[in-house]
Formats: sequence, C-alpha cells, structure tokens
Amino acid sequence: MKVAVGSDHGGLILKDTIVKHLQSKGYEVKDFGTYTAESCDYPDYALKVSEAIVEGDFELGVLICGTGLGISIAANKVKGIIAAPVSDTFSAEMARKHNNANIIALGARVVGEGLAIKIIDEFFNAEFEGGRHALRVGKIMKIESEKL
Ligand SMILES: O=C(CO)[C@H](O)[C@H](O)[C@H](O)COP(=O)(O)O
Repeated sequence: MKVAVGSDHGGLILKDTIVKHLQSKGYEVKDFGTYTAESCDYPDYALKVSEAIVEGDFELGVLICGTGLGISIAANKVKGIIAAPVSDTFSAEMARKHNNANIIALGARVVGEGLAIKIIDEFFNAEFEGGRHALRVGKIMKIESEKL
C-alpha cells in the first residue's frame, strides 16, 4: 500500500518516526514535508497529502501537527478526504472501520511516540466494514457534494 505523510514543524520529529515505522512494516511511504524545523503553515502540507490521495496516487495518509487539529481541519476541506484527528487506539481503529477515514491526523504535542505508533498500527490494521457505515459515510459525502 502507498501512504502519503506530511507535517508542519510541530510534527516533524514524530513524522520521521512514523515514516520509518511504516516502512519497516512494508508500506511504500512518500514524505511530503516539511523537511526542516523552520516554522511553516500546516494547511500547505494538509493540501499536498490530501491532493495526492484524491488523485489516486496514495491510498491512505498520515498528517501531523502540534495538536492534529489544524492539519485535519484543512485536509477535510478537500473533497474526498475524511481526516480523523486521533489520540487513542480505539478511535484509530474506528476511524477506519466505521468512518472510512483515508487520513489519520496526530498531534505531536498531544501523544508520545509509543502511543503514536500504536495508534498508527490500529489504523492501518483496520478495514472499513461497509454496510450501515457505508450508508452513513455516503451521507457525509452527500453533504460535501451539495454544500454551499
Ligand atoms: O497544532 C497545530 C494546528 O492545530 C499546528 O502545529 C500549529 O503549528 C500550532 O498550533 C502552532 O504552532 P507554533 O509552533 O506555535 O507556530
């Protein structure tokens, strides 16, 4: 599976850890930046990763900022993206199984490295269950396509 990863400066160090972890699990990972600790703007990296996913080049994405909030809010503005900001393993699993999230967002100032890796594993090991959840996610997509 091909995975797109991005962060702002707040998520830089955790991003590197997660890239290495995903690669060690056999995923093909592209790091869309940021590549330095210089202050930058999380919407720029949310957009790069989100576009790569909706264009079909990557199946899933990981976005990291200080809280996971700004970067997921920005990603969710891109049509076709369901970005879930997650700080626990149960939500990580449900984000795939029930919400069909195609991006998981983490806060590097919220979760430690060990928990972040467990969260990533839960997300990537889970599969969308479809059924009633597909109906509900379809309603989300309808809101998106009909929004003013
Ligand atoms: O958490 C974030 C947005 O929700 C981002 O990491 C921002 O960069 C953060 O809020 C502010 O970070 P800064 O290092 O104080 O610029």
